[in-house]
Amino acid sequence: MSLLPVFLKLDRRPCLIIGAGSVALQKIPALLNAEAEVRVIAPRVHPEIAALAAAGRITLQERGYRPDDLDGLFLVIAATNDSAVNTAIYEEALRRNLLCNAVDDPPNCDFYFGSIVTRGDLQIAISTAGESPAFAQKLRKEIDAQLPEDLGPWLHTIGEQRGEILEAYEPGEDRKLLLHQLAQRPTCEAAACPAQKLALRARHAGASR
Ligand SMILES: C[C@@]1(CC(=O)O)c2cc3[nH]c(cc4nc(cc5[nH]c(cc(n2)[C@H]1CCC(=O)O)[C@@](C)(CC(=O)O)[C@@H]5CCC(=O)O)C(CC(=O)O)=C4CCC(=O)O)c(CCC(=O)O)c3CC(=O)O
Ligand SMILES: NC(=O)C1=CN([C@@H]2O[C@H](COP(=O)(O)OP(=O)(O)OC[C@H]3O[C@@H](n4cnc5c(N)ncnc54)[C@H](O)[C@@H]3O)[C@@H](O)[C@H]2O)C=CC1
Repeated sequence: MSLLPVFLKLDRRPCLIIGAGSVALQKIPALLNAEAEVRVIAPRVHPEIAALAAAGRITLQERGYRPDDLDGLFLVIAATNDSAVNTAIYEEALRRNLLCNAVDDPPNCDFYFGSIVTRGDLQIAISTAGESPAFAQKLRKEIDAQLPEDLGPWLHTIGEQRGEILEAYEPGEDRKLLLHQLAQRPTCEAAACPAQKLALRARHAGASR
């Protein structure tokens, strides 16, 4: 089965994580970054999740899962250590046409998490559709080493310039050409690229021997 790759806007969308251990904790930053309204339900709570609740970043209910917890949600993540509970959550989500990810449990997932390289608003998401998460992780590290560290701020600047061009020029070939020119930049420049930095350091180390 081929998966649909999308980038979701989650602001004002209630997203529930059931389970509050280390696996649940790993999922929270990505949801908060996408401005989701994050809810967590579990009887036993990781201290860092309790701290996020105390700081008002998420809402937390310290009890076991109930089917009506899925009322009114946009998506749900099943991250308990009880596979029967994760399966029950997926079945209930399916009944409600609600998107569900049961962590590390492909039959109980409508969507998988990707391996992500980030530079500001640039996100490169890698999926192997469950064939090899280890390969997704390896590829992430390789791409991360190749991309300039300052790509995020640079992208933000050209985003602003693109806005100005869109306002100043009528749609058409001239405008398109300008936008393509704006986007030109070597992807791995010496000073800013982690891989280039490592290579330079290795060369210096060799020279001083
Ligand atoms: C289907 C999927 C469902 C989902 O959870 O969304 C799923 C399923 C499973 N993962 C397992 C194992 C591992 N998962 C990782 C790591 C990641 N796994 C992630 C996603 C996904 N994992 C979805 C598919 C993504 C895809 O394939 O593209 C990443 C990308 C994102 C994230 O988790 O946020 C994150 C990388 C983050 C990064 O970039 O570093 C590592 C690496 C490590 O831990 O060192 C290992 C050990 C090595 C290995 O197994 O390859 C197991 C067996 C568990 C067991 O042994 O019982 C299953 C279950 C099964 O395969 O049946
Ligand atoms: N910790 C890890 O690195 C990895 C864990 N896993 C698997 O992911 C699952 C979760 O892992 P952890 O977060 O480490 O486990 P954990 O034991 O730290 O947390 C489990 C959480 O599930 C909650 N829970 C249990 N029954 C519940 C119910 N009926 N309703 C609501 N919440 C309930 C517990 O209260 C607890 O908050 C486990 O099945 C584990 O085998 C898989 C890969 C890696």
